[in-house]
Amino acid sequence: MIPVIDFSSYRLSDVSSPPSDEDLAPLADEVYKSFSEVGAIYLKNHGFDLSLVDEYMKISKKFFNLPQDVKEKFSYDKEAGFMYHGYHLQEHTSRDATAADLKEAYHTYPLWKGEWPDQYVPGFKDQSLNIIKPCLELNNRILQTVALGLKWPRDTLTKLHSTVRPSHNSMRTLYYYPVPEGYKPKPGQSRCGQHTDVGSFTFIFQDNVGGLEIQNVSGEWIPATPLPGAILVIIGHATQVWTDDKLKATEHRVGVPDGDVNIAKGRQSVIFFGNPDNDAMLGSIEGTKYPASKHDEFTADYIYGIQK
Ligand SMILES: O=C(O)CCC(=O)C(=O)O
Ligand SMILES: [Fe+2]
Repeated sequence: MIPVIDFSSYRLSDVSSPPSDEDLAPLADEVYKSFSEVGAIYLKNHGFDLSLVDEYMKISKKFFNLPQDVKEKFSYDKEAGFMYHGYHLQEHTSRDATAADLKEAYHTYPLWKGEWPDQYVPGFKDQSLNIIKPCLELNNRILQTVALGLKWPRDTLTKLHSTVRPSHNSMRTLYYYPVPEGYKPKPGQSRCGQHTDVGSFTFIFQDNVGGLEIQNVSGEWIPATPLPGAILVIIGHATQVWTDDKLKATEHRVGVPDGDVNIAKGRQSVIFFGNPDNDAMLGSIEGTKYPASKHDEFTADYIYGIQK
């Protein structure tokens, strides 16, 4: 079971006086314990306006319903300096996959200076930016609670996330198109292959179709069933490195629905990838397991690995 954590003591709101380290200690201990014992958490009472996500899913669907040649006008540009803003089809999210995932996606970077598809889908850019803002703030709060849970100074991780310097802070809207009944997936093919994410924490917002699974700390695959009103938070590679494996990057995947009522249904999800600055130190913070490098060196290699 993925623990459900009541985040009200650090919920998003315009509180004029932020809670002290002591105020946050119970929440910090619970967040850290749940991440270390299970590998993922659901946050409730987070203060995040989820209607923004519903709206973005609607806008995204308009994009995914466009003719293929129009969508491909916005295909991501491999030369764009490691940013992979744009439309993605034919991804191999699992490094070992021999067949492309059954999905399409639009990845967005708030610092992107190029095109957005607003001429076809009005509001796409603003809605994407509207969501990423509170996501960045929520990631900030999670980073603080995790640092406190580790008995580190509260800003240990947030100071690696300026959010204004170049980074892979980004969002992705995904459409898992309906799998035709009777479709025989190619060997190893899925909606989204098994992988871990590269950054600090990932937030997963999903519709009610389901299919996402995470591997818990004991190595069992468990369903990450959509929980209305809650945000699923999983751990990224950078956090694993900083914490010397005390928190492990969460393996996750979305299988092909099989013989299920949802087989003919499309699935939508919106994902926020919280990331440190590209030039932030990626290495053990306390221990010695991971020598210091720069976050972007790892990310660049990883991204090119899955865009075969
Ligand atoms: O669609 C999902 O629920 C997961 C997608 C995912 O893991 C990713 O885009 O990195
Ligand atoms: Fe992922």
